[in-house]
Amino acid sequence: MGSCGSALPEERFGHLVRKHPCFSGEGHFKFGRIHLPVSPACNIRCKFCKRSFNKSEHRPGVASELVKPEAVNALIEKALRLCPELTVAGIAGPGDTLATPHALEAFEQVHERYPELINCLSTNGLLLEQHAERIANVGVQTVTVTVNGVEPAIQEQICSSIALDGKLIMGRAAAETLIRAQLAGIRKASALGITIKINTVLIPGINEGHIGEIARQTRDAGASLINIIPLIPQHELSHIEAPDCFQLGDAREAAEQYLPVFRHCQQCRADACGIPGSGRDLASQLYDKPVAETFSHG
Ligand SMILES: C[S@@+](CC[C@H](N)C(=O)[O-])C[C@H]1O[C@@H](n2cnc3c(N)ncnc32)[C@H](O)[C@@H]1O
Ligand code: SF4
Repeated sequence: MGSCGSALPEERFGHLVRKHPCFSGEGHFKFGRIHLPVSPACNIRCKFCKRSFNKSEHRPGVASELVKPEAVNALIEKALRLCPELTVAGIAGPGDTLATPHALEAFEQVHERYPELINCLSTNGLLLEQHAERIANVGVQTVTVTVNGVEPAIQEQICSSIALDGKLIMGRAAAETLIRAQLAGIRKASALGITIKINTVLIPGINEGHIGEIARQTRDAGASLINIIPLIPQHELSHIEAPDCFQLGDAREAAEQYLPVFRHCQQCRADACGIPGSGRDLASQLYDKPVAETFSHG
């Protein structure tokens, strides 16, 4: 694939992405999504990730409670009453969707009862190749893969270890294995007809000069869209400042040489519900207990 991939995703996958608020700028203000917080654990260790169960923080990796796969359809039924514009049932953690079986079990149930919904999952990609066929079979049409580096020397500064086949792999070897798995997973999932978006966390001083290369290699593997998300400084990377607007603009420009860039991400919680572009979240009405109502990242 040698040409510049900057055609808007709407032009290439219009029927699907136009109705997905996290893949389409147009859809972001019109359609809703529910994030089902069913996946508690993770199989890699990103240095910026701090998962938590609470009602007050507005960021990825946070939910008010863990939901069991058998409870998701009741939640969707309630969500559809609150937000009839709902087109997407997504799973984005709080941990990794493929590290435990819960997400695929949940999608199986959703697909049976609500086949008209777009099932969508977010993953670090370590197990994407292995599970790609089952992912497609349970109605997942869109996958977001977080790729923060395609050079081991950069990736090892972001991810300290991975757990694979019962083994803990550290440092450079972990980075090499993760990058290989992510690109192979993207290739396989896209060959099965799944639309792939890349999430890249922009980390000043670590991957800021590397964003174009991430976009190039993931495009060549089959990705259709990229979303550059600013680091929320926390955990082992709490000493790094969040990128400013100029750094974010430069990174988006570098990525745009190879892939269309999604610019509306609100870095939502793992239990978000509603139309993201409306600025109003419905999760507090969904879970009976109060959950933070507005977004903090615009
Ligand atoms: C919590 S993860 C869950 C899904 C999956 N495990 C993954 O990594 O894609 C959802 C998204 O939040 C992002 N994220 C987590 N912590 C972050 C932080 N401190 N700053 C910016 N993005 C963050 C991840 O990189 C990922 O794109
Ligand atoms: S893969 Fe996702 S859930 Fe796992 S540590 Fe990284 S950001 Fe957190």
